[in-house]
Amino acid sequence: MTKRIVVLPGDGIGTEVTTEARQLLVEIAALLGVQWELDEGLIGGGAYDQTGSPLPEETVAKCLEADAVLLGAVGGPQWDNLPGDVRPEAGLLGIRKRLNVFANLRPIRTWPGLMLASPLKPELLEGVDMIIVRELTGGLYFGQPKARVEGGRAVVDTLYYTRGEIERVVRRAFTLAQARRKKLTSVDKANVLESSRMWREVVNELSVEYPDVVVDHVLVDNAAMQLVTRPNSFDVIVTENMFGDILSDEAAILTGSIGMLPSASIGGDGPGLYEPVHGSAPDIAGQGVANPLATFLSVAMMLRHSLGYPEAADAIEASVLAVIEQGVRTRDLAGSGQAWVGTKEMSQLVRADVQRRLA
Ligand SMILES: NC(=O)c1ccc[n+]([C@@H]2O[C@H](COP(=O)([O-])OP(=O)(O)OC[C@H]3O[C@@H](n4cnc5c(N)ncnc54)[C@H](O)[C@@H]3O)[C@@H](O)[C@H]2O)c1
Ligand SMILES: CC(C)[C@H](C(=O)O)[C@@H](O)C(=O)O
Ligand SMILES: [Mg+2]
Repeated sequence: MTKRIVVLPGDGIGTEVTTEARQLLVEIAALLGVQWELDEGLIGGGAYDQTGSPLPEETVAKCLEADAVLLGAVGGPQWDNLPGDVRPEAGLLGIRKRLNVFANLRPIRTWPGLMLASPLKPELLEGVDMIIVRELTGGLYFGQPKARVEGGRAVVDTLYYTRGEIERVVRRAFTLAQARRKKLTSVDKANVLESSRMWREVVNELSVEYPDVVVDHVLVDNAAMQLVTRPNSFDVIVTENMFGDILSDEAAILTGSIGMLPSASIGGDGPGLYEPVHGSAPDIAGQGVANPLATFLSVAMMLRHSLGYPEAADAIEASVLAVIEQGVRTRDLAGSGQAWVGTKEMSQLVRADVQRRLA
């Protein structure tokens, strides 16, 4: 059956990396001999400029009918002074909510060829292979009220969770851990936040149903430290929306660059949403130097989780590994004095390798 994929390029380097990923998808479809319908939609600052909304209803409708959605990134300084509800980021939060993708999987591994691209000592990076399960449609990002109050002299953001919202994402994390090294680290701030105390309670209650999984609870400040002092001790991490956002950018350093970190947002009845963890990178946008690999690896996750082509997903991951091992680097991965290639050349080399593997 024809699969429908909607690409939402967004802003800044989002458009550059999704152009390459779209090409990768077109080539893979040809190699697999399948027909995929590829469509595009507006989101973010560009969507606001064209339609007055960072998430036009037309985009939502297209996504709801798709089998999978690939998103680049949104945002940029030109939209930073807009009211919160029409900022580009509101478009991103909106599509996550509308697709009900409450579990954001952010796998973090080290690549043998890239140990020196990380500022951490190579011996610390040996064997790092973890996945952060970030709650994505609740918590501090979505709780109401969220407003200036008392005539602008005070402000409130709300961290709100229902027990059910915590339970469903924690269950995903337990299931993932069962299929991996059976270790689940729940990260919270239970020494201060009531929401975290409930989070911890739910994790402990559910742990009885997953007796083969070893659970520990780590406070988020300590977790931030342990991510760089003993990163290979983690298997699956599950945490609240904002904690997960912050910890995953920190964990990007383990891989060498945020340009290497993919993600899959799943859990809804509709399509999964696949996006690199990085943003629109206004500092390098338009220069052709963005690393497209986080988006390629997100395409691999899409092929595995939403489209049912695990062998094509394996091929992409193997090709990324191979090209890196050949010494090819984008600028973010290159050491000082080391040669690097632009977005298009990296894309072309990986795509050529994928072609060889799937031919
Ligand atoms: N998923 C998303 O759409 C998303 C995620 C994060 C930030 N943002 C938005 O992006 C804008 C910029 O945010 P920021 O600067 O804090 O974060 P960012 O991730 O865009 O950039 C942080 C740093 O990493 C570099 N970088 C990021 N991706 C890269 C890539 N693929 N290749 C090479 N280098 C890369 C950038 O050049 C920059 O120096 C903001 O408007 C923010 O809201 C969007
Ligand atoms: C742009 C922003 C709203 C977004 C988030 O915080 O979820 C980003 O940082 C991410 O990690 O996907
Ligand atoms: Mg982030």
